[in-house]
Amino acid sequence: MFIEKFKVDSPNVKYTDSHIESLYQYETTDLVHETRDGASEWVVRPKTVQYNFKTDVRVPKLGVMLVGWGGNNGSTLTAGVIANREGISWATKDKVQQANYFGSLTQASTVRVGSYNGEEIYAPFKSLLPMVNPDDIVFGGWDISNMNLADSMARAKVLDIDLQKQLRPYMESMVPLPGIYDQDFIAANQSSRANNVIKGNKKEQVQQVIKDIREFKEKNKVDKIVVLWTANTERYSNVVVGLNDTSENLLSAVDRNEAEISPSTLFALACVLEGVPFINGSPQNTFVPGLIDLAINRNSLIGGDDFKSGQTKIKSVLVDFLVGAGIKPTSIVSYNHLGNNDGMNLSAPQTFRSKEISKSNVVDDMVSSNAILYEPGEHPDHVIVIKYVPYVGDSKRAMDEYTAEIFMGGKQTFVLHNTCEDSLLAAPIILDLVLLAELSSRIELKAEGEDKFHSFHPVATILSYLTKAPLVPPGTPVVNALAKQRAMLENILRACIGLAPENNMLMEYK
Ligand SMILES: NC(=O)c1ccc[n+]([C@@H]2O[C@H](COP(=O)([O-])OP(=O)(O)OC[C@H]3O[C@@H](n4cnc5c(N)ncnc54)[C@H](O)[C@@H]3O)[C@@H](O)[C@H]2O)c1
Ligand SMILES: O=P([O-])([O-])O[C@@H]1[C@@H](O)[C@H](O)[C@@H](O)[C@H](O)[C@@H]1O
Repeated sequence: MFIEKFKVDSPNVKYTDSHIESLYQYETTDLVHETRDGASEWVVRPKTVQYNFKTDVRVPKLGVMLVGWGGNNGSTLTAGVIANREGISWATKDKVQQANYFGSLTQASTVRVGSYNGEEIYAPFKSLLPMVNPDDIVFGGWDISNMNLADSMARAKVLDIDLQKQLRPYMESMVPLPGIYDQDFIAANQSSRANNVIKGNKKEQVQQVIKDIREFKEKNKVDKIVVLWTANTERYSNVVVGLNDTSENLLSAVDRNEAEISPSTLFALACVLEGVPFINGSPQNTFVPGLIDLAINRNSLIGGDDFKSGQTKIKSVLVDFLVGAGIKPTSIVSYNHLGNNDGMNLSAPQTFRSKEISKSNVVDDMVSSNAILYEPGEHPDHVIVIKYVPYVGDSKRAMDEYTAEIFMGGKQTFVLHNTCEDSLLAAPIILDLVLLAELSSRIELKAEGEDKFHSFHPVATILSYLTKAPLVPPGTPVVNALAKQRAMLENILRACIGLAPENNMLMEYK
């Protein structure tokens, strides 16, 4: 059964006009290694830590500024939100299609809230806490191409033509602001697009981005802005002592106009200096140590890296299932055929290398969780191949072969072939990233022993479910397994309204 919304009735939860406050018992463990009677053993001690959560329920008017607004993802997302907001439907060869938010965790998934007369009761994920309605987002952003969003949508060839015709009047007047172009960081094949660029040295470019953010906020009368990079994948930046290893060094390297500071790092820097959340949807190391340092010092939210949209998402389910079932994946070979501009940019070795890194590390946590299957240091062969095939356009092909060892030396091989528009997978993920980043900035918490409420750590691990290579604060475990990432997110939101984590025990029926 489905319920649209609900309220929690508990002595540990208080609803006021401005906040939801909850008192929450976090059940965890302490591990110690002890020696008893000459023998050493691990001892696990359950412990409970009390937390207070305080969520501001006043939902702001949100502005979202996309870097790479005119790209396939940017134009598809903008078009999709307008189509939802305007209630647009269009004719396809199969049926009359209504706009929807399928593929968005916040908008199209549900959470279990309990049982009623023996039936499981589900509510929308978005009903856990007040969130921005995506229909109300004001979009804007930058692109190194000056094409308006209606033409960008046509160039992307993602949406049905009848829908494009209806959307065109809404999108023709949307023109991206000039972007920061540095041909050294993306493929040379992108140069013909770059007709809309911010001039000046790096310091001036950062200042221009800050000015753009302020003007957008003022002009559109939005309360808050989130900036998200959905521009081309860049090559990795070299991390060099004295250049970008600390916040001071990064800032003075920008002052000196040092070449090795990438456009994405400059955008992120502008956002951190302005206290605006910045999310990186591409795989490169935008968040060099100096930038992370600055974001932590200024408590400004950063999150990333690289949208977890298709092949990698399935991998983070399948390998988790196999290793969790006691089956040993030994070889994973993943191919992509891409015909969009992303694919063309990734045909250069340096940009491909960034993607290869983010796609390769995704099984590490699952492999290292099972020393029955894997010796220390042992790892499955994991090969990533991406080929540019113009004919397939945005309709990417993802082909995977998984080989695993099963009982008594047997082998099991799975082969997957997935055909799907890349941008229709990415657009709802972008939406979730900005909605959850905004929501998390309204949550404060305090553990027992702390006297003041504070925000979550500025490196937003709460967004991990949506990214291939989750950015985590130094010294924090990286979790890639999709079910764990979803549970983390859902359970933290449940904690904010005083609900226990979903444990699936169903003791009522045992
Ligand atoms: N679609 C997916 O499923 C998916 C998944 C994970 C990551 N990504 C990443 O998302 C990014 C965007 O994908 P896409 O398909 O929209 O690509 P795209 O090439 O269609 O769009 C990128 C846009 O960024 C613009 N651009 C490039 N450099 C810029 C800069 N410095 N400043 C401003 N604009 C700039 C380009 O002109 C282009 O319009 C890529 O890096 C891709 O790897 C996509
Ligand atoms: O999420 P996922 O399907 O593994 O990853 C995708 C890759 O397969 C594809 O090569 C790339 O162009 C997309 O931008 C995205 O990164």
